[in-house]
Amino acid sequence: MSARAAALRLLNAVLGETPRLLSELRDSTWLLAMPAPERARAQRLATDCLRQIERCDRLLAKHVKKTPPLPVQNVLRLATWELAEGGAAHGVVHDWVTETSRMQAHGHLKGLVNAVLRKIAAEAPSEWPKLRAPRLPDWLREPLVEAYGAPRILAFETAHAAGAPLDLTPRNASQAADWAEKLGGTLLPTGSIRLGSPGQVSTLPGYDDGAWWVQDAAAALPAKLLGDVTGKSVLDLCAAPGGKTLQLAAAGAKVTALDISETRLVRLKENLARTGLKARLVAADALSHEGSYDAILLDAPCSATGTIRRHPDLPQARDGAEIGELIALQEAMLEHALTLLKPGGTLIFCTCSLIPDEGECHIDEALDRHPELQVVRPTLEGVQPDWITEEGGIRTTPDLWPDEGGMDGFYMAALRKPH
Ligand SMILES: C[S@@+](CC[C@H](N)C(=O)[O-])C[C@H]1O[C@@H](n2cnc3c(N)ncnc32)[C@H](O)[C@@H]1O
Repeated sequence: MSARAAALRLLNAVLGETPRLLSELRDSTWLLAMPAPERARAQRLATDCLRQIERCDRLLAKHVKKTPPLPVQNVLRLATWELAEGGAAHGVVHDWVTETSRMQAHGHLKGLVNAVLRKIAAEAPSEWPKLRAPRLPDWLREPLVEAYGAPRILAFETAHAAGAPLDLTPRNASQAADWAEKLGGTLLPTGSIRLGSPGQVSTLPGYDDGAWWVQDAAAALPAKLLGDVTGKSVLDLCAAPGGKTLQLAAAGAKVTALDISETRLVRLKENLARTGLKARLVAADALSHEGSYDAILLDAPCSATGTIRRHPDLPQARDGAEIGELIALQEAMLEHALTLLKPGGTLIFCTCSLIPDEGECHIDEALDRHPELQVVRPTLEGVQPDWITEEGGIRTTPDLWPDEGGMDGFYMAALRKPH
């Protein structure tokens, strides 16, 4: 299968009647059967097109009177993105017309595809830059506007449209500057390394030895909130694929890494093997785990709306229907985690969500239920005072560090149990 045909299949699945996330499709047999570079090209093409889908549709709207069947509509979107990105018009149009002609049910629409794409090829260079950054769908835009105000949401949308650079967490913080130089990256104020155009990650120096791992700069903060964990028993309660487990193990903690998903734990195991770090792995439901720990990191399952820069399929494939259940699960997990924490211990609660109900509100409510708990106000290097929230957590959003390339949306707070 060609990269374009595979990108089309991915887009059809994300935008189909039963929408799928690209991450759910990653291990599809048909995709894994492709040579790695072609597979990567297909995934990049589908991801980039989804990131710009509203711009593609706006450009196409002038030339398509009646919406064609979804697979043909997606051909037009993918080709429009390629043309907007500067793809050679003749090749792009030819290949997508050929792709259309192969469709059993829609091959007869190849003439339409040809005619529309010729017009798009002519106008994309001048019209594309005038199009606004794609808007979030209403199910997400409305609660975010309420929480942050409309101007900030425009800034979030601009950041989403720009995509994300690749951030690495160095295994040894004292070698961060050396690795940044070796990899041609930038050392960020919080200690992560940022790469502009990394190419294939697994071929970079230091990958095989586990000198660093891929982790967004914002996602690297929650584990650091625990401070010195040397020799402490730390429970990483929703651990897979393990970015935070690696940080805690590298910092000298005795880590128990628990996750409900056996498949995702396999990835955690591979990450531990690559880095030579150690953790006790437990496949279980966090809500039924028993034990007593010096510190706990709860990176609860959430809407993942803080990661849209890297996962632009999410607002398309989801409609927010599951958020209520997630909020209830997060609260139950937080309550149970507190029972596993030793007196004097610290619990980090975090989610990669932009929605305050999945972040700040949980801490406010936990403090109401347990007035004896204390929020430990963060003093992390590189964390700006205006990221610190009223109740003493950290709120990051995609529009922060606009000149450096943004960061994921995250919420985190440290709760201390009294002795
Ligand atoms: C946000 S991800 C964790 C990311 C991870 N902490 C990291 O840094 O790589 C949330 C995880 O929660 C796990 N999960 C969901 N429900 C769970 C449950 N009831 N018990 C334990 N783990 C659960 C999911 O399998 C998923 O791996």
